Amino acid sequence: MVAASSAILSSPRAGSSPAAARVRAAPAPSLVAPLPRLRVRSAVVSSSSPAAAVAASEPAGRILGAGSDGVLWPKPAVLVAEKLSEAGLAVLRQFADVECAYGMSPAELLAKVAQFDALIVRSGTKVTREVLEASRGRLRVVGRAGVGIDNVDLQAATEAGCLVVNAPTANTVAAAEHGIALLASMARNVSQADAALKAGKWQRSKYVGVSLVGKTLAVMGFGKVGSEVARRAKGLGMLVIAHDPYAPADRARAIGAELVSFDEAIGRADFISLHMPLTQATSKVFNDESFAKMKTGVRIINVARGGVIDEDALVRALDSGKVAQAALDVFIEEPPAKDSKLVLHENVTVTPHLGASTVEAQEGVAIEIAEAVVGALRGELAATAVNAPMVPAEVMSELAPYVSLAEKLGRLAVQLVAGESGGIKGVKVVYTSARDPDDLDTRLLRAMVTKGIVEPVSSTFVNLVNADYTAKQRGLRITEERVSHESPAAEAPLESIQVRLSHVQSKFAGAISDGAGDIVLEGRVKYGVPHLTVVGPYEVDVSLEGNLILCRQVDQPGMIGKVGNILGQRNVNVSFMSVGRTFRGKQAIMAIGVDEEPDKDTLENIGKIPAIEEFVFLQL
Ligand SMILES: NC(=O)c1ccc[n+]([C@@H]2O[C@H](COP(=O)([O-])OP(=O)(O)OC[C@H]3O[C@@H](n4cnc5c(N)ncnc54)[C@H](O)[C@@H]3O)[C@@H](O)[C@H]2O)c1
Ligand SMILES: O=C(O)[C@H](O)COP(=O)(O)O
Repeated sequence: MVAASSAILSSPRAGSSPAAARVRAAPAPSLVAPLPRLRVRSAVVSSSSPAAAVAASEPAGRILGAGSDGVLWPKPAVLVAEKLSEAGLAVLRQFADVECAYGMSPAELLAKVAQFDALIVRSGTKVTREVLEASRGRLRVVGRAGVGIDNVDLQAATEAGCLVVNAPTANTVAAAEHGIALLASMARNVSQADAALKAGKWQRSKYVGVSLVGKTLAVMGFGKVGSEVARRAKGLGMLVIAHDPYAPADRARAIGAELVSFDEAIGRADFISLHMPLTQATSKVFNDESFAKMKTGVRIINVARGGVIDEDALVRALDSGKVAQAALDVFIEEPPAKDSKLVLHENVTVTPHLGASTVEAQEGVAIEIAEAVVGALRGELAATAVNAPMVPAEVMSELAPYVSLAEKLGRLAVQLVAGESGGIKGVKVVYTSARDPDDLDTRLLRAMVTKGIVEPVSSTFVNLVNADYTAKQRGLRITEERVSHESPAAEAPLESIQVRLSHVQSKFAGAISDGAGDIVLEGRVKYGVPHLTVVGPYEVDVSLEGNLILCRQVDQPGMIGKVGNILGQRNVNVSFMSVGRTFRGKQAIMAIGVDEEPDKDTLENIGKIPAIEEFVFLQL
């Protein structure tokens, strides 16, 4: 890096002092695409506000909301496709236009979805790739009011940049209680005896049950529901063993359950209760082979997902007596066929996917999902994001100005590439920081560099959800490097961010670093505002707001005045100007921040100044 004189010729303007700049710090980064600012007539802002004045000039349309800054945004539209409790709907209605369309057919959903920013479902609606494609990019959040997301095509959502959030905790106890209810009623033939008595049959000897106390229960999947089932089963005097390849042993120990292998669990158990998610690995994991390894007369409870059992194999095992009884809340196909052998089997107790269906759980789930969806639509961090890395809220707010810097550096860098941006293959992002490497999560920054590089040259919108996927799709290899900064006391998470596009031709030769032939831009955050501080081998200092003109010239007196004059004559306001040079009298570059976009003539006139060797206009 060449030391450079860096004169900041900033006319003092409102908000450009350090203190004011702090106040204007970059807004919190959006996890999903920001709501487009819209100008419409009906506005929920004071009629004397500038926003209302703007709104009044537009045709009647969608009701707007207003942020605390008075800026208008279109009120988002949320489609609720399955029954959601009133408490959750009330949370949604405070922020969005809400349409409840329960019981839609797949075709009706396809026809409707493009009118909505968010879709809320339970387990009964399949959010397929087709649904995401039919939304034509408008759907930014899918909220699953419950735990299981096997009815949402996560890959398709990720590719579409659509965030998927769920409500993973509010129905845990309800599901566990339902598991225990099924366990007890199956063991004592409650539903069969009930049906018989209602049919006028008093059959006391036929419905002799089995006791639970002292029996071994295998809990398959020791997560939230599984561990609550284990806790309750211990209270019933059962011996609890569990299988879960990912569960921490201390959690099992604390509850008094022994973690064992799959084969040991199913081989030792008198009762087997299923609590794992439906994944490729768990699909039909209970099949002829695994039933064969179980004790004869074993009893099975499933409140997880129907697909973890091969249902035909279960019917065979029930018919042979290998499995004495099964109690099922979930099925491969829901609702199951009316003539399903499994459902009609006399040793099977069934409920129609009622695990989460208590008043309390449904209220909790509705509020949990409504808050997650509203937060995501606001661009806030979704703690229950399923297809995006979770960045804690405090990290998010600390990184906010660096996120903006990362995006702007990417945006500037891609505009410096000559010809097609398709030529960009390698992008290196170098973070200089005094922080411990474990203390700096750069996924968000990397995502925003990708956004900056991809969005100006494509119609793809990029966010934290789809950034890595988009980069991969475009053959963009993004590598990251951490450089330690010797200032352990520094409070800022980062000293600087450098974006380096390797081996590309630039339309502005001054942006090419000396050695490797890379376009190099570097920036830092000053008083909460992103600044460009390095262009190729030159040090500059220009606040990244508005637009930017870069000029390379022979270092000589009067250049700033000449360019400033041309811009001033055309009413283009210069916000910042900074000069960096290699050696006195040799080459220098001017980085000029401008509020307006200069017209073609103005730019041509700058180019005609004899000492100017090249210039480029860049939009931020
Ligand atoms: N019937 C209902 O209404 C109802 C209600 C709530 C939850 N559920 C279902 O119950 C299941 C569990 O929910 P949860 O909230 O406890 O989820 P969870 O993520 O807290 O727990 C799932 C556990 O399964 C484990 N697991 C993953 N793969 C496994 C494998 N191959 N073998 C054994 N264990 C494995 C995980 O490590 C995890 O600990 C989910 O399928 C959920 O959809 C159903
Ligand atoms: O995964 C879940 O949360 C349960 O299966 C509940 O599903 P539901 O919301 O359709 O009742």
